[in-house]
Amino acid sequence: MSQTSAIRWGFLGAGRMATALGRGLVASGVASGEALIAYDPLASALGQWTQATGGHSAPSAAAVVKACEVVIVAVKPSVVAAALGEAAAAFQVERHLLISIAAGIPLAAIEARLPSGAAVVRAMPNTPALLGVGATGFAAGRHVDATRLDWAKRCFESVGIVRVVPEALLDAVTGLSGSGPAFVYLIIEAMADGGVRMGLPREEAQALAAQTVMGAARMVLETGRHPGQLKDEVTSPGGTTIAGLHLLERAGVRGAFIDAVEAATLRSRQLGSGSSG
Ligand SMILES: NC(=O)C1=CN([C@@H]2O[C@H](COP(=O)(O)OP(=O)(O)OC[C@H]3O[C@@H](n4cnc5c(N)ncnc54)[C@H](O)[C@@H]3O)[C@@H](O)[C@H]2O)C=CC1
Ligand SMILES: O=C(O)[C@@H]1CCC=N1
Repeated sequence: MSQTSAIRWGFLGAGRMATALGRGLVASGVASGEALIAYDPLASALGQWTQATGGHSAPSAAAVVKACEVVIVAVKPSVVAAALGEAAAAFQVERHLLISIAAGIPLAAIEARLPSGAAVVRAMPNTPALLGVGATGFAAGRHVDATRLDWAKRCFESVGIVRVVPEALLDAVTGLSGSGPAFVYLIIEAMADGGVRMGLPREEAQALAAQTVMGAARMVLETGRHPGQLKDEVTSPGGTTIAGLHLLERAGVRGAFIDAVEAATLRSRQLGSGSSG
């Protein structure tokens, strides 16, 4: 029996990310549906979550905290303070680990709303976690011991790859892999549009575009070779690829992606400083 098999996992908020993580925990065998519990004031969200994960629903945030060891805060950043306010009184420093996945909210701000000495992890997963191919960066607070660090690792390893980073880099993780799926969907949609423009049926164009992005990503991950080297191997002298690359470089696409990750990172920092504007 693994060390985490007796752990119960609670969710404050039962939306998209709570569903992705709950399903990952069950699919990977880290937890059974029996060991999951969630609270969400939106009955429809809670109903969908229990159906997707096999977990239980709770009548309040405090009931979730009382029923589990790991409390995952999966509400929008603007709701974190309220959710913690409802949960804090039931939180026991010796027993619990709290994991927040809210974009931008610093460890110190979460710790300040819990009893002194609370073990807190701040994490940034992404939506491909729903398929077990997520990418998560997380930072551990001052009071996280080795056992609870292991709980956090197992949670996110159940839905993809994990990197432990200093908290100062979590906004950059948010800008890159947290928001990144949306950037890549835009590429897939645009490449498919290009195929349609050149006469391919929409369905074929989208399938070819999406498989191309997945294949290229796997080439980077599985060969360990530099993307520039892999790019060069596609690019014949005087051929088709260099004609397209030339246009992309002239359009500033490389700079646009750097700017996009920077803008998303800065927005994450802004969320953490309490500014919504
Ligand atoms: N969607 C994404 O790609 C990612 C989102 N995140 C973070 O995850 C968090 C959740 O995002 P999503 O799952 O996309 O949002 P969502 O909107 O799908 O789910 C949030 C849920 O919280 C519920 N809620 C509102 N007030 C509550 C309260 N007081 N107590 C308990 N539940 C409450 C809502 O009814 C809703 O069902 C956000 O903080 C976001 O920054 C992190 C990584 C990726
Ligand atoms: O757009 C957002 O704020 C959230 C955080 C990372 C992905 N989605």
